[in-house]
Amino acid sequence: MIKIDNLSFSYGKAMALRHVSFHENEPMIIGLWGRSGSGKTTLMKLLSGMEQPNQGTVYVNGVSPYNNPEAMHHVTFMQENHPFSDLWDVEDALRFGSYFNRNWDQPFANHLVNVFELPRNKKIRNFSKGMKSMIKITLGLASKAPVTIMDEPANGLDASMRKTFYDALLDTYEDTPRLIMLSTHHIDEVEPLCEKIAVINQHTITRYEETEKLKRQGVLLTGPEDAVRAEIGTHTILEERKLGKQLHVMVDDDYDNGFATRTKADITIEKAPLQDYLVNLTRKGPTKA
Ligand SMILES: Nc1ncnc2c1ncn2[C@@H]1O[C@H](COP(=O)(O)OP(=O)(O)OP(=O)(O)O)[C@@H](O)[C@H]1O
Repeated sequence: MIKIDNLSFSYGKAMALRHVSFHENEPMIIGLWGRSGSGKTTLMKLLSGMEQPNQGTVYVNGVSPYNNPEAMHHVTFMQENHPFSDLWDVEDALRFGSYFNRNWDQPFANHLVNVFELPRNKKIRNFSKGMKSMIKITLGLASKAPVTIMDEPANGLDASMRKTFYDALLDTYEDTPRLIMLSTHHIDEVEPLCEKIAVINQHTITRYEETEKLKRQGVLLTGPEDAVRAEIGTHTILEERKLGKQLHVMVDDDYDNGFATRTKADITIEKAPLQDYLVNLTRKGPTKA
């Protein structure tokens, strides 16, 4: 469904992606996590044919998307700042959605407009940030495209609408399995929805793993400095902080790799939150304080 090999891309002299390779053949929901400027949006643009690779190849559902009108039947991309016409209301957006997507599901689009309580005849340019996200989610999910890509789809949604989005996403995926990629800065929000997570760091994909496996990574050890140092041995330290006589350290290992059962009287050993693990993993060198 997605096949990227040795992809590099620059905006003029500004390098945005380098030597990215990524393959996924199964329908699934994938989270794309990376820090600001790491290249998430650029990758999504290349997948949807909005940009041409400088090097390497991109195939989506067997089709090379750049400059290829056929690609719009295979991939839908809802951008963060989606360029809706100033003249459009919800009805216009849905009508264009139905023109451009072979698998367009009008009853589902109507359902989403209702559950998001979107005003059908108000101009989209006058929507709030959250409402703009809701219409993008509606178009993205109702497209039922074999590959559906959404850049920061939950931006601006309140807690209730986020839940509505996640429920709709899981329902439609169960009904019509396809490849849905969601980019995010906040992995904890989308992690429960995603079977796999791709991590993009410094312009290339550095990890692509099952969510359950990635969630086990990162171990926190807190206790007297000597005892903690003896315990961490040769592990890679991702974060290190002194709290008085206590040392707090995050190491790069699987929590189930013996840590879960290790008991030490003077040391606390815990699983690190996934977001903290990824932030530390993508820093340049361990943090010390
Ligand atoms: N139109 C552009 N012209 C020049 N450089 C650009 C352009 N768009 C992006 N870049 C650069 O390409 C790199 C990757 O940007 P990109 O928008 O893909 O990152 P991102 O991971 O989506 O960031 P964010 O999470 O902040 O949206 C950054 O260094 C950015 O400055």
